[in-house]
Amino acid sequence: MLAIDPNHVQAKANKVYYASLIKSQTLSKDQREDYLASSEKVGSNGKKNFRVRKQRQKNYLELNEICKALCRQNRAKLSHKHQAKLFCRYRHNNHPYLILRPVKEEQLFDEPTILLFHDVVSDTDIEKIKVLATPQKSTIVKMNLYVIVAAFFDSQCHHQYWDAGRLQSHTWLSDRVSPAVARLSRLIGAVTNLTMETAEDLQVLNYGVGGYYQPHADFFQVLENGGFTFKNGNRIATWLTYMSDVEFGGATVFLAVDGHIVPKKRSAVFWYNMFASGEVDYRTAHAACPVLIGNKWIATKWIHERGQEFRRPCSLDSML
Ligand SMILES: O=C(O)CCC(=O)C(=O)O
Ligand SMILES: [Fe+2]
Repeated sequence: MLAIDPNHVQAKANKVYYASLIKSQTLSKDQREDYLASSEKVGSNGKKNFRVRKQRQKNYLELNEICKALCRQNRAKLSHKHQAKLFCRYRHNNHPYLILRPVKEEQLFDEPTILLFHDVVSDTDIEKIKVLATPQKSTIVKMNLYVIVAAFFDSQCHHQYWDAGRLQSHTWLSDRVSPAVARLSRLIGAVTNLTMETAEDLQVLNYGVGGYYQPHADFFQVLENGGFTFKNGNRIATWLTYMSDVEFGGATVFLAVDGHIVPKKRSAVFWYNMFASGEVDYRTAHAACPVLIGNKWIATKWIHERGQEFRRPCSLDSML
């Protein structure tokens, strides 16, 4: 790409990233530890005093190994002691939309908190959303993802994927296309207490047999020397709705917490990608395991920072 367009912002960022990957892979084990420690990322606001403790970005080979092992197991491994700290509850947030029909919330993990909400969307709406997503020209992707992501968004920002591969088809749906899509957005707003005004359109993904999504984090990273100009700030949180069960395979795995979430139709996973300090949270690294039998449908809403100032106040505690 740089040969064609030497000033391409995304391609320049990719080059820096790949050079660092190559460098870290040609070092001896000790050298690599030192190198990775010294290249620890600065906070998303670019200030060194926001450096987060103990956040070492694992390299792509390490992540891939963890991912494969997690995909082979069929459930999350949590000690009884750890499990005892996690609770289920009904959530209504005193929101008129939820008071008469609170949502069932199950805490799957802490540090980072990952929540599973049950029965958040009706079968009728799921079918409507699938129909809307099907006839559109969808893209089958198995290539450098951030080039594609950059085309969708703002090419100034650096969406750093540790490995940039995925295989599925996807479509974007705005609230205006159907009440079913708008209903889901409204529910997400009510349950998370976050504004949907600055969120992205709903992304509908369909994985066939063999469809997967390699380890990545959903947030965008700041270019060391470039501006971060994503209009509505970074992806503060992710809401992932399962629109199908999967006969075998297709789990969502969280690499830092040994998380293995089996897709369950009508339920949704939610987590924050960023700390309240504005620092990105590498512990949210996740992947979609290959679908082995069946078909997997998800609908994702990426929620952005702008507009959340009074809903999720920021904090100087970098780990909050
Ligand atoms: O399909 C999944 O379980 C995960 C999808 C995902 O990580 C994404 O769309 O960013
Ligand atoms: Fe993701």
